[in-house]
Amino acid sequence: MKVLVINCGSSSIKYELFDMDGEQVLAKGLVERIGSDRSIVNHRITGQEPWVETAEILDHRQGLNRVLSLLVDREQGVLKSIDEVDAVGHRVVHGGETFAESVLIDEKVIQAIRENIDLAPLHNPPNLSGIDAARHHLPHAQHAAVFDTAFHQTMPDYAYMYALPRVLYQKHKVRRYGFHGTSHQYVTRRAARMLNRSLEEMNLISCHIGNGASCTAVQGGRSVDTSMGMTPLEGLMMGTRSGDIDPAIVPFVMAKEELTLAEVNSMMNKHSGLMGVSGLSGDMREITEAAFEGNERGRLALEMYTYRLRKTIGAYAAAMNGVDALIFTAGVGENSSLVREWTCRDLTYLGVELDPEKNAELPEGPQIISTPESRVAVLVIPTDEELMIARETQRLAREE
Ligand SMILES: Nc1ncnc2c1ncn2[C@@H]1O[C@H](COP(=O)(O)OP(=O)(O)O)[C@@H](O)[C@H]1O
Ligand SMILES: CC(=O)OP(=O)(O)O
Ligand SMILES: [Mg+2]
Repeated sequence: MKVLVINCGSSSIKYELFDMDGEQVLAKGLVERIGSDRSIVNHRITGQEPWVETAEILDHRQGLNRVLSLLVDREQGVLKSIDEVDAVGHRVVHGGETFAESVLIDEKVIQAIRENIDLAPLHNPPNLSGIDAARHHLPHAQHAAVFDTAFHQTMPDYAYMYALPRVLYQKHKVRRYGFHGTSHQYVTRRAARMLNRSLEEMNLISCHIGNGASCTAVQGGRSVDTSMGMTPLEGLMMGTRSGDIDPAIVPFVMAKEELTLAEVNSMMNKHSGLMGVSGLSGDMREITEAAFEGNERGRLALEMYTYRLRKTIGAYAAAMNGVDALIFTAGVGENSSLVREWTCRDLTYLGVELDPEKNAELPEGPQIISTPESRVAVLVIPTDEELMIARETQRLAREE
């Protein structure tokens, strides 16, 4: 079975084509700056050099059209006909309370995703455009939606409710949902296999730290708490997002700086986090470099980032009455030995003991970076949200 995975962001499309016999990636790529006359298409057939073009791509439908024509291109393609794609898996960020699992897409599902737009105004509309375009171009294929929020639907009410008037939950579904669920589920399953233990008997803490960052407590294979909330703004400090702040700051700053709602939202989502504190960049590589060159604000950003992550890990160890393993994943988690080291620095009370050499010299693929004596295993596991989406899509398509 051939499965195409599509992740439509506000101005981008990420895609990956799998042959599920052997779970091989045939090709993958990224279309960036959709909506401009200088969109960039970066396409790569497995085992070959990437192929890049600049083109005018005005919307997701046009972008997907380009992707599909590349997949069947005589030189850049890997398929003879687009009809070889049996199923398409779509990443959908917000499934609200409607979806605790992935589903095959029909009109009702589309309507439900639309109803959740209010909860994720930045994410769900591009996701819907992607679904619409893909169904138009691939009418014969089955389409599945895989939700970032689904894995967290197992959280108990005392973890997902806010201490706000209950009417806000009843009327507007104001509650915590959590995100990156596909990734947290993937790495925690993988961790259990690496440690040769059953998920059922383990308390795991998974740190997905990339551009967006979230930490999840997974007990017996189920998400019991997670740091993102109603939107992906809550919780940890991120590349450009503030994470937790005193909510009273919002009206205060709006009044003092005469900001509109849109402006204060943009401030917290796009100009805060590493970017806001350092004034330099939202990219951890640049922050680390600056900190090492003696830049004080770079050091502060790094110190805050790891301190807040460490506090969240402590909170989740408390929530589960202990932790067996700690997992680092996503762009920062997989690549920054410094962030892992600083985060684990004062977790010795929990029994975390990092092996400095293993942490620093990481070979490819999943690794254990704690010492054999460490009471808590520490793992680095490259996440693979696309593979998870492809597996879910295959499972649903087969059941049909
Ligand atoms: N070698 C590295 N060292 C430190 N941070 C890195 C490194 N490589 C990537 N990153 C960080 O990973 C981030 C991207 O993470 P990723 O999980 O790919 O994000 P997303 O999927 O949300 O776009 C970058 O912003 C950068 O900060
Ligand atoms: C939900 C979310 O924050 O996603 P990302 O990390 O891809 O921005
Ligand atoms: Mg990501």
